[in-house]
Amino acid sequence: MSKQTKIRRITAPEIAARKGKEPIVSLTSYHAHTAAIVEQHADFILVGDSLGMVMHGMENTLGVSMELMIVHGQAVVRGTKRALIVVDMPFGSYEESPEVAFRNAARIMKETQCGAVKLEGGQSMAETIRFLTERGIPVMGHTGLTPQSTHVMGGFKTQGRDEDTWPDLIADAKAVEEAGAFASVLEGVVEPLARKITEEISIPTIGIGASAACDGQILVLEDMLGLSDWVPKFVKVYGSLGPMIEEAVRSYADEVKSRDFPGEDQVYR
Ligand SMILES: Nc1nc(=O)c2c([nH]1)NC[C@@H]1CN(c3ccc(C(=O)N[C@@H](CCC(=O)O)C(=O)O)cc3)CN21
Ligand SMILES: CC(C)C(=O)C(=O)O
Ligand SMILES: [Mg+2]
Repeated sequence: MSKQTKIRRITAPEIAARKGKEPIVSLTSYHAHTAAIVEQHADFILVGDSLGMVMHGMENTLGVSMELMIVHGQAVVRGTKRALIVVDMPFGSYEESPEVAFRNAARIMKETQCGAVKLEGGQSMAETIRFLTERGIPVMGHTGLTPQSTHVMGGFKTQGRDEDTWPDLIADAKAVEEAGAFASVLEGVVEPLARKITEEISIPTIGIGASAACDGQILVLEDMLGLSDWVPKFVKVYGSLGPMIEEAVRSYADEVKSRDFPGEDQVYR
């Protein structure tokens, strides 16, 4: 009888222990097939609420529902074996109280079998982060530019340009750490502030638009693949899937019209 070794997933504490060691590699993914590719090279995969904008054409992330996060979270967990899967808590599912946050985070974990959740906010969410982590839910924080607060911030604005705002942004990151988060996304902050925060907190900072000073990096997969029409300045485009898809679709359309497709190989005789 052959003994099958079960591939074990990377855990939240293993991500936390990477601080000061090799940089943590992460990308978003919303589907089973892309997640399977991404996990070959990434430590964790985020099922981000950016899926509302990237996959569903929304203008911001506020319209994303629990159901949408769960459906995509399930797809990504099914498609992967090794990476830690982190699912974003959508706007409105956690801010009201620690109890509401626990109910929704537990539902996400039960229904998707993901390994952790992520929520936006620093000092204001510290009590909630503690409430969840003390009850068995690993939490990833997210401070700096927090897209769910776009209407309060007045848009997706880089944070920390004015040094007077640093103490509050540093306090946010520290509050997340002290509340028991295992890592924290640091989005859209100027490099010297990202460096300072990374030095001052004991959990890994996962940067997006926050310089190479962070302990790890994350990008939206579609952005780095060249599938997005527009990308923020912090994105490096590593692929050109958009033009590749267009080229393939054009060839197909041409061959349908010329009746070259289906050809001999695609016909049942
Ligand atoms: N496709 C996609 N990629 C992302 O990185 C992303 C999403 N969607 N949705 C959720 C949030 C929103 N994000 C954004 C969106 C826009 C800017 C932006 O317009 N940045 C300006 C800088 C403005 C300033 O400096 O104040 C830029 O020009 O890059 C930044 C982050 C990051 N996240
Ligand atoms: C950009 C990352 C950090 C995110 O929160 C998302 O994809 O929703
Ligand atoms: Mg998000």
